[in-house]
Amino acid sequence: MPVQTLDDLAVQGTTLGVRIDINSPLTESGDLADDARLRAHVDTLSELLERGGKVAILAHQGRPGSDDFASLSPHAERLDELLSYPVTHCDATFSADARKAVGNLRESEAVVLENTRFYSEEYMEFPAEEAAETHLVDCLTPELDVYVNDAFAAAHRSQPSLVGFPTRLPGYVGRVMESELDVLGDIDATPRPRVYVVGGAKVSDSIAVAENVLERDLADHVLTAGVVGNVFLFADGADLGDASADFIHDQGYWDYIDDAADLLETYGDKIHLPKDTAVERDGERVEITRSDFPPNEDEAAMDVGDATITAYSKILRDAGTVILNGPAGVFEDDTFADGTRELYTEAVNAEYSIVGGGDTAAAIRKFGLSGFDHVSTGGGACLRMLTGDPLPAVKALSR
Ligand SMILES: Nc1ncnc2c1ncn2[C@@H]1O[C@H](COP(=O)(O)OP(=O)(O)O)[C@@H](O)[C@H]1O
Ligand SMILES: O=C(OP(=O)(O)O)[C@H](O)COP(=O)(O)O
Repeated sequence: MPVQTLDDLAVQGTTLGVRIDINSPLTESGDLADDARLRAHVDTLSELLERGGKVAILAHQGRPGSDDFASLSPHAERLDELLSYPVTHCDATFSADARKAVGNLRESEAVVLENTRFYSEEYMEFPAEEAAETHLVDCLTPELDVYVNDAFAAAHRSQPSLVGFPTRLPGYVGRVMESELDVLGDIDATPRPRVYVVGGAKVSDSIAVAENVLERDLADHVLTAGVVGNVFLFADGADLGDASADFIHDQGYWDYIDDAADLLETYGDKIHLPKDTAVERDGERVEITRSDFPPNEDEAAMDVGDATITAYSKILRDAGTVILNGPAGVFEDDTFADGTRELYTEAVNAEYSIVGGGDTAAAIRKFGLSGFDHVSTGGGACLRMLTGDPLPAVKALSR
């Protein structure tokens, strides 16, 4: 689907609505705990400001009801520090005050409009044509000449600020979006053998990714780990014990065991399962091999063990391409970080490596790893692209 990039845009003197994704973890006092997502957009924003644009920034923070549902004031302050152009904050999104702030912008100035999700329609999903008629889009459109979407991490949401503007204004992708689409949209050109590592806790998404890439013959190996690996173990008839079964039930993923079993039946030769697991016993990490399952009833499977790490590492070492999403265990707890650290370290050495996901990126930072060819800014959006489904925000920009 061809989209227009910033190379196709005459920026000087135009007022641009620029949707970015700076949804970030916050400290208890409401400050930014991590500015990685802000830094990711520096290139796009600097370029637009350097080229004489008047930039109205649209973004969200958190979800209604969550602790991190907050003002974008700290984000604006941080962007002002990161960019060599003035960035202010407006505590309105599309009211008369917001429109005035946008209308008063001079060339090479930016304003961060308030959290789009403070407005209820923004937390609903609409087809693009309906999103174009929402209050936010309707009120702001007359103030804007152009719409730029750089919010790859939110591009799987069909919300007004993401899909509504391009039917009313010329639409372009920013540099983050452009690079994500280039890399993730061209997986079938990457070297083989191609190894997918599906870990983490988004079981339904990960099963959809595995199914899609196996069906399309994109994957030579699928290595399962994390909660996803545990679901596949149950699907293969292994008894991982009551604690892990309860966890999978509570997360609403029990029904996916049947889907995992169907995949194993069709593509069993390409799907790899953990050979062992790590549990906590008397405050210590204890590894249990599959032949000794189940663990005691209160012992949940929290990480893959050494035998799995060895087997998976060998496959990763021979990989042409590694595409990795999700940690192999509860890496936040050092006791259960081994699988994630070891497998990620091995993945860096692949000829070509792509990683995606918010927690995956956090794990990479925790272990101080560098050298991946592409670290996606998106979690859900990255997974959606890997399933082959079009992203609504990209579809809305496509001509
Ligand atoms: N065996 C496990 N049991 C419980 N939680 C796990 C396990 N393995 C991984 N996790 C959790 O999965 C979460 C990350 O999963 P996910 O959100 O799918 O990753 P990402 O954000 O990278 O897409 C982490 O919080 C991690 O603690
Ligand atoms: O953090 C985000 O997605 P991610 O957790 O999948 O990386 C995006 O900002 C989208 O947020 P949402 O999942 O509340 O729509």
